[in-house]
Amino acid sequence: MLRLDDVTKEFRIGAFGGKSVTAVREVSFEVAPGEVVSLIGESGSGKSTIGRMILGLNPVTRGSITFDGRPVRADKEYYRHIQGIFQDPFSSFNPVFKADRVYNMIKETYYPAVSEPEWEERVEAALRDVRLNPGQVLGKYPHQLSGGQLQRLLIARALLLDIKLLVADEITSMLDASTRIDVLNLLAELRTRGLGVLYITHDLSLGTYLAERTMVLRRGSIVEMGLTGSVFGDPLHPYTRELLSAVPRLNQAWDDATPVDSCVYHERGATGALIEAEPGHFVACARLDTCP
Ligand SMILES: Nc1ncnc2c1ncn2[C@@H]1O[C@H](COP(=O)(O)OP(=O)(O)OP(=O)(O)O)[C@@H](O)[C@H]1O
Repeated sequence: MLRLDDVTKEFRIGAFGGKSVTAVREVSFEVAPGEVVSLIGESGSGKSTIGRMILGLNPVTRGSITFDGRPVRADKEYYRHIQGIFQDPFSSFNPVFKADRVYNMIKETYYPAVSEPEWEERVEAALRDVRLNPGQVLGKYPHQLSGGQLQRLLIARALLLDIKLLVADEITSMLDASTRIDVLNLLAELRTRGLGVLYITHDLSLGTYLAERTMVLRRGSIVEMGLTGSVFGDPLHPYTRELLSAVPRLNQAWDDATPVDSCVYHERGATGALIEAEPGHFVACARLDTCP
């Protein structure tokens, strides 16, 4: 199980690193085995930073991230269980290596004792699991494959490891509509095998399609979190409502559009912390910026 406790990330910026920007603020959540949780928020809200910290690509400034009770560590054993897939599948492949090379590297690193014939069988089985025909993809360079095929190759790569959690960061945003649904259905299928998925997206409709639970991120803080049906069916935070009303006004950014004048949770004394407004449905004060 993945667990984040009060995770904050500050980046040093400016010519001499003298200033800092807080990309993620006191974020806490869990992803259980076999659960798909979506993390939704506009551009710059901190989604990818959360994904990168889980993957050990950015250190946490404060708070803790653990997987099965052990802290994140950027080592071989950690990546055997936790893998990330990102928006641009081309960037995950070395353009001068054929697709097979990706799988050979896994064998060299994790399964040196497995015989070549057995490894070939495993690779072919993983490719069939993601509905790829091995003969059509192995032996090809990345530029000879489509974005959807490359994303599937990456999912198959994860399957060859003993993967327990997948951080999927905008993985379908470069795919056409029908390939997108295929990849989402594939993730839904993998979930039934016990794979946990953190599904990061700015696209609300994709978040609802897969996830049992949804978290809404605004300026680095989770403002609402709960069962997807509750968050989308009965949004409590004005920012979530604004996202769901979803007719972007061309001259208005989301933040400007969010009405934060009144908040029942503010009146009840909630500050930055999420409060459980109804069972399993958490919401932050909508006047977070002015809360004491
Ligand atoms: N390495 C970095 N150095 C300084 N600031 C950073 C760095 N990485 C991210 N940030 C800042 O942290 C904030 C959150 O960025 P992040 O990429 O996590 O947002 P996001 O929600 O994933 O956005 P998008 O959907 O556009 O990818 C932004 O203000 C960004 O500029």
